[in-house]
Amino acid sequence: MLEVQDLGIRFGGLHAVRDVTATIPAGHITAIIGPNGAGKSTFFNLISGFYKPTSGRIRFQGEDITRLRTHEVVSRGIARTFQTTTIYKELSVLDNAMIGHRVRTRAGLLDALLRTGRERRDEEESRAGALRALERVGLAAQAGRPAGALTQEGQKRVGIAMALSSDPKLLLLDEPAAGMNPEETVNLMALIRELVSGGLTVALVEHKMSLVMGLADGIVVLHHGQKIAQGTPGEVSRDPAVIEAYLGGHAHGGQMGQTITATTTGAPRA
Ligand SMILES: Nc1ncnc2c1ncn2[C@@H]1O[C@H](COP(=O)(O)OP(=O)(O)OP(=O)(O)O)[C@@H](O)[C@H]1O
Repeated sequence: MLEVQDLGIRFGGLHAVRDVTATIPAGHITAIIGPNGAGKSTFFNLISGFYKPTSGRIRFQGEDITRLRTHEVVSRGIARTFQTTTIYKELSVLDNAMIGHRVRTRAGLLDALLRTGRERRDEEESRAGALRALERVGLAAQAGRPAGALTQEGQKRVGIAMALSSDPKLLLLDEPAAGMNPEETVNLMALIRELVSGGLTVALVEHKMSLVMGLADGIVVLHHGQKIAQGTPGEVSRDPAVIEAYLGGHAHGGQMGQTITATTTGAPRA
Protein backbone atom coordinates (compact mmCIF):
# COMPACT_ATOMS: atom_id res chain seq x y z
CA MET A 1 0.00 0.00 0.00
CA LEU A 2 2.80 2.40 0.92
CA GLU A 3 6.34 2.19 -0.34
CA VAL A 4 9.19 4.45 0.68
CA GLN A 5 12.43 4.43 -1.21
CA ASP A 6 15.72 5.88 0.01
CA LEU A 7 13.74 8.23 2.23
CA GLY A 8 15.71 10.78 4.20
CA ILE A 9 15.51 14.07 6.03
CA ARG A 10 18.18 16.25 7.58
CA PHE A 11 17.74 18.79 10.33
CA GLY A 12 20.88 20.86 9.90
CA GLY A 13 23.72 18.41 10.44
CA LEU A 14 21.48 15.68 11.84
CA HIS A 15 20.29 12.96 9.45
CA ALA A 16 17.14 12.04 11.42
CA VAL A 17 15.96 9.56 8.75
CA ARG A 18 18.44 8.20 6.27
CA ASP A 19 18.03 6.06 3.13
CA VAL A 20 15.03 4.17 4.44
CA THR A 21 13.46 1.76 1.95
CA ALA A 22 10.46 -0.07 3.37
CA THR A 23 6.92 -1.19 2.61
CA ILE A 24 3.64 -1.10 4.48
CA PRO A 25 1.47 -3.85 2.96
CA ALA A 26 -2.30 -3.44 2.59
CA GLY A 27 -4.42 -5.15 5.23
CA HIS A 28 -1.51 -5.58 7.61
CA ILE A 29 -0.44 -4.07 10.90
CA THR A 30 3.09 -2.77 10.55
CA ALA A 31 5.01 -1.58 13.61
CA ILE A 32 7.87 0.88 13.42
CA ILE A 33 10.19 0.32 16.36
CA GLY A 34 13.62 1.45 17.47
CA PRO A 35 15.41 2.91 20.48
CA ASN A 36 14.76 6.51 21.58
CA GLY A 37 15.73 9.03 18.94
CA ALA A 38 15.82 6.35 16.20
CA GLY A 39 13.71 8.52 13.89
CA LYS A 40 10.33 6.80 14.28
CA SER A 41 8.24 9.94 14.78
CA THR A 42 10.16 11.70 12.04
CA PHE A 43 9.43 8.77 9.72
CA PHE A 44 5.72 9.13 10.56
CA ASN A 45 5.91 12.87 9.96
CA LEU A 46 7.40 12.18 6.54
CA ILE A 47 4.83 9.64 5.40
CA SER A 48 1.92 11.75 6.68
CA GLY A 49 3.17 14.84 4.83
CA PHE A 50 4.06 16.89 7.94
CA TYR A 51 7.71 16.98 6.89
CA LYS A 52 9.08 17.11 3.38
CA PRO A 53 11.94 14.67 2.80
CA THR A 54 15.32 15.94 1.69
CA SER A 55 15.78 12.74 -0.32
CA GLY A 56 13.82 9.75 -1.54
CA ARG A 57 10.28 8.94 -2.63
CA ILE A 58 6.99 7.96 -1.02
CA ARG A 59 4.40 6.08 -3.06
CA PHE A 60 0.89 5.39 -1.82
CA GLN A 61 -1.26 2.99 -3.83
CA GLY A 62 1.04 3.52 -6.78
CA GLU A 63 0.92 7.33 -6.65
CA ASP A 64 3.94 9.46 -5.82
CA ILE A 65 2.88 11.52 -2.78
CA THR A 66 6.34 12.75 -1.81
CA ARG A 67 5.63 16.42 -2.42
CA LEU A 68 1.96 16.56 -1.48
CA ARG A 69 0.75 18.80 1.33
CA THR A 70 -0.72 17.25 4.47
CA HIS A 71 -4.38 17.72 3.54
CA GLU A 72 -3.66 16.29 0.08
CA VAL A 73 -2.08 13.25 1.72
CA VAL A 74 -5.20 12.92 3.88
CA SER A 75 -7.45 13.13 0.86
CA ARG A 76 -5.51 10.23 -0.70
CA GLY A 77 -6.41 8.15 2.38
CA ILE A 78 -3.70 8.49 5.05
CA ALA A 79 -4.55 9.76 8.53
CA ARG A 80 -2.61 9.78 11.76
CA THR A 81 -2.89 10.19 15.48
CA PHE A 82 -0.30 11.99 17.58
CA GLN A 83 1.75 10.92 20.59
CA THR A 84 -0.29 13.34 22.63
CA THR A 85 -3.56 13.88 20.81
CA THR A 86 -5.25 17.12 21.74
CA ILE A 87 -8.72 16.37 22.92
CA TYR A 88 -11.07 19.24 23.66
CA LYS A 89 -12.28 17.92 26.98
CA GLU A 90 -15.14 20.37 27.44
CA LEU A 91 -16.54 19.63 23.98
CA SER A 92 -18.66 16.59 23.19
CA VAL A 93 -17.16 13.39 21.84
CA LEU A 94 -18.97 14.09 18.54
CA ASP A 95 -17.61 17.65 18.31
CA ASN A 96 -14.09 16.30 18.85
CA ALA A 97 -14.51 13.76 16.08
CA MET A 98 -15.94 16.48 13.82
CA ILE A 99 -12.96 18.74 14.54
CA GLY A 100 -10.78 15.76 13.69
CA HIS A 101 -12.49 15.54 10.34
CA ARG A 102 -12.21 19.24 9.60
CA VAL A 103 -8.58 19.72 10.58
CA ARG A 104 -7.69 16.74 8.45
CA THR A 105 -9.66 17.80 5.39
CA ARG A 106 -10.24 21.23 3.90
CA ALA A 107 -10.88 23.58 6.77
CA GLY A 108 -8.15 24.43 9.26
CA LEU A 109 -8.34 24.24 13.02
CA LEU A 110 -9.11 27.94 13.24
CA ASP A 111 -11.98 27.55 10.77
CA ALA A 112 -13.26 24.63 12.78
CA LEU A 113 -13.13 26.52 16.07
CA LEU A 114 -14.41 29.85 14.73
CA ARG A 115 -17.11 28.28 12.56
CA THR A 116 -16.35 30.25 9.43
CA GLY A 117 -18.46 30.05 6.27
CA ARG A 118 -16.22 27.48 4.67
CA GLU A 119 -16.35 25.40 7.80
CA ARG A 120 -20.17 25.52 7.89
CA ARG A 121 -20.35 24.14 4.36
CA ASP A 122 -18.25 21.22 5.50
CA GLU A 123 -20.31 20.63 8.61
CA GLU A 124 -22.72 17.99 7.37
CA GLU A 125 -19.94 16.02 5.73
CA SER A 126 -17.95 16.24 8.95
CA ARG A 127 -20.85 15.09 11.08
CA ALA A 128 -21.42 12.03 8.92
CA GLY A 129 -17.71 11.16 8.91
CA ALA A 130 -17.46 11.70 12.66
CA LEU A 131 -20.48 9.53 13.43
CA ARG A 132 -19.12 6.69 11.29
CA ALA A 133 -15.77 6.99 13.06
CA LEU A 134 -17.39 6.91 16.51
CA GLU A 135 -19.26 3.74 15.53
CA ARG A 136 -16.00 2.12 14.51
CA VAL A 137 -14.28 2.85 17.82
CA GLY A 138 -17.33 1.87 19.89
CA LEU A 139 -18.18 5.39 21.08
CA ALA A 140 -21.43 6.08 19.21
CA ALA A 141 -23.43 5.84 22.42
CA GLN A 142 -21.17 8.41 24.08
CA ALA A 143 -21.34 10.96 21.24
CA GLY A 144 -23.11 13.61 23.34
CA ARG A 145 -20.92 13.33 26.44
CA PRO A 146 -18.10 15.77 27.16
CA ALA A 147 -14.89 14.10 26.02
CA GLY A 148 -13.27 14.92 29.37
CA ALA A 149 -15.82 12.70 31.15
CA LEU A 150 -14.49 9.59 29.38
CA THR A 151 -11.87 7.27 30.82
CA GLN A 152 -8.27 7.47 29.62
CA GLU A 153 -9.03 4.60 27.24
CA GLY A 154 -12.18 6.33 26.03
CA GLN A 155 -10.19 9.49 25.33
CA LYS A 156 -7.67 7.46 23.33
CA ARG A 157 -10.57 6.12 21.29
CA VAL A 158 -11.70 9.70 20.67
CA GLY A 159 -8.20 10.42 19.32
CA ILE A 160 -8.46 7.43 16.99
CA ALA A 161 -11.97 8.50 15.90
CA MET A 162 -10.56 11.95 15.09
CA ALA A 163 -8.17 10.28 12.65
CA LEU A 164 -10.75 7.82 11.31
CA SER A 165 -13.28 10.56 10.58
CA SER A 166 -11.59 11.31 7.25
CA ASP A 167 -12.17 7.63 6.37
CA PRO A 168 -8.52 6.76 5.69
CA LYS A 169 -7.24 3.60 4.05
CA LEU A 170 -4.02 3.77 6.04
CA LEU A 171 -4.09 4.78 9.70
CA LEU A 172 -0.86 5.82 11.39
CA LEU A 173 -0.89 5.50 15.18
CA ASP A 174 1.86 7.31 17.07
CA GLU A 175 2.40 5.50 20.39
CA PRO A 176 -1.26 4.55 20.83
CA ALA A 177 -0.68 2.70 24.11
CA ALA A 178 1.29 5.48 25.82
CA GLY A 179 -0.05 6.02 29.34
CA MET A 180 -2.39 3.01 29.18
CA ASN A 181 -2.51 0.23 31.73
CA PRO A 182 -2.25 -3.45 30.65
CA GLU A 183 -6.02 -3.98 30.50
CA GLU A 184 -6.54 -0.84 28.43
CA THR A 185 -3.68 -1.92 26.18
CA VAL A 186 -5.36 -5.27 25.53
CA ASN A 187 -8.62 -3.48 24.67
CA LEU A 188 -6.75 -1.17 22.33
CA MET A 189 -5.14 -4.15 20.58
CA ALA A 190 -8.58 -5.68 20.08
CA LEU A 191 -9.83 -2.43 18.59
CA ILE A 192 -6.90 -2.19 16.18
CA ARG A 193 -7.44 -5.81 15.08
CA GLU A 194 -11.12 -5.10 14.54
CA LEU A 195 -10.35 -2.04 12.41
CA VAL A 196 -7.94 -4.07 10.31
CA SER A 197 -10.41 -6.90 9.81
CA GLY A 198 -12.82 -4.20 8.58
CA GLY A 199 -10.37 -3.39 5.77
CA LEU A 200 -8.07 -0.75 7.29
CA THR A 201 -4.28 -0.88 7.01
CA VAL A 202 -2.42 0.22 10.16
CA ALA A 203 1.11 1.35 10.84
CA LEU A 204 2.12 2.24 14.37
CA VAL A 205 5.04 3.53 16.37
CA GLU A 206 5.05 1.94 19.79
CA HIS A 207 7.41 1.39 22.69
CA LYS A 208 5.34 -1.31 24.38
CA MET A 209 6.84 -4.49 23.00
CA SER A 210 4.02 -6.66 24.32
CA LEU A 211 1.68 -4.75 22.03
CA VAL A 212 4.06 -4.78 19.08
CA MET A 213 4.88 -8.49 19.34
CA GLY A 214 1.26 -9.48 19.93
CA LEU A 215 -0.24 -7.33 17.22
CA ALA A 216 2.10 -6.60 14.33
CA ASP A 217 2.21 -8.69 11.16
CA GLY A 218 5.45 -6.99 10.23
CA ILE A 219 8.01 -4.79 11.95
CA VAL A 220 10.38 -2.16 10.58
CA VAL A 221 13.29 -1.43 12.91
CA LEU A 222 14.99 1.95 12.78
CA HIS A 223 18.24 2.83 14.49
CA HIS A 224 20.03 6.17 14.18
CA GLY A 225 17.60 7.04 11.37
CA GLN A 226 18.39 3.94 9.30
CA LYS A 227 16.39 0.78 8.75
CA ILE A 228 18.30 -2.10 10.28
CA ALA A 229 15.64 -4.81 9.84
CA GLN A 230 12.17 -5.55 8.45
CA GLY A 231 10.36 -8.82 9.03
CA THR A 232 7.86 -10.70 11.15
CA PRO A 233 8.00 -10.20 14.94
CA GLY A 234 9.82 -13.55 15.24
CA GLU A 235 12.41 -12.68 12.60
CA VAL A 236 13.05 -9.21 13.95
CA SER A 237 13.39 -10.30 17.57
CA ARG A 238 16.05 -12.87 16.57
CA ASP A 239 17.97 -10.40 14.39
CA PRO A 240 21.44 -9.75 15.84
CA ALA A 241 21.49 -6.14 14.60
CA VAL A 242 18.19 -5.47 16.39
CA ILE A 243 19.37 -7.07 19.61
CA GLU A 244 22.55 -5.03 19.44
CA ALA A 245 20.59 -1.81 18.79
CA TYR A 246 18.47 -2.33 21.90
CA LEU A 247 21.03 -3.84 24.21
CA GLY A 248 24.21 -2.24 22.90
CA GLY A 249 25.86 0.98 23.94
CA HIS A 250 23.01 3.13 22.64
CA ALA A 251 20.16 1.26 24.25
CA HIS A 252 17.93 3.17 26.59
CA GLY A 253 16.88 -0.02 28.38
CA GLY A 254 13.37 0.04 29.80
CA GLN A 255 10.51 -1.87 28.29
CA MET A 256 11.99 -2.38 24.85
CA GLY A 257 15.31 -3.74 26.00
CA GLN A 258 13.58 -5.92 28.54
CA THR A 259 11.13 -7.50 26.15
CA ILE A 260 13.55 -7.98 23.28
CA THR A 261 15.81 -9.82 25.71
CA ALA A 262 12.95 -11.92 26.97
CA THR A 263 11.71 -12.87 23.50
CA THR A 264 15.12 -13.65 22.11
CA THR A 265 17.46 -15.13 24.64
CA GLY A 266 15.42 -15.35 27.79
CA ALA A 267 18.30 -13.61 29.51
CA PRO A 268 17.64 -11.24 32.38
CA ARG A 269 17.05 -7.58 31.67
CA ALA A 270 20.19 -5.76 30.57
N1 LIG B 1 11.95 19.14 13.94
C1 LIG B 1 13.16 18.69 14.32
N2 LIG B 1 14.23 19.50 14.29
C2 LIG B 1 15.46 19.04 14.65
N3 LIG B 1 15.72 17.79 15.07
C3 LIG B 1 14.68 16.95 15.12
C4 LIG B 1 13.34 17.34 14.76
N4 LIG B 1 12.52 16.26 14.92
C5 LIG B 1 13.30 15.26 15.37
N5 LIG B 1 14.58 15.67 15.49
C6 LIG B 1 15.71 14.84 15.90
O1 LIG B 1 15.71 13.71 15.05
C7 LIG B 1 16.08 12.52 15.78
C8 LIG B 1 14.98 11.50 15.66
O2 LIG B 1 13.87 11.94 16.44
P1 LIG B 1 12.48 11.19 16.48
O3 LIG B 1 11.59 11.96 17.39
O4 LIG B 1 12.00 10.93 15.11
O5 LIG B 1 12.89 9.81 17.16
P2 LIG B 1 11.93 8.69 17.78
O6 LIG B 1 12.50 7.40 17.32
O7 LIG B 1 10.52 8.98 17.46
O8 LIG B 1 12.23 8.90 19.32
P3 LIG B 1 11.31 8.56 20.61
O9 LIG B 1 11.27 7.08 20.70
O10 LIG B 1 12.09 9.17 21.72
O11 LIG B 1 9.97 9.20 20.39
C9 LIG B 1 16.34 12.97 17.21
O12 LIG B 1 17.73 13.16 17.35
C10 LIG B 1 15.59 14.27 17.32
O13 LIG B 1 16.19 15.14 18.26
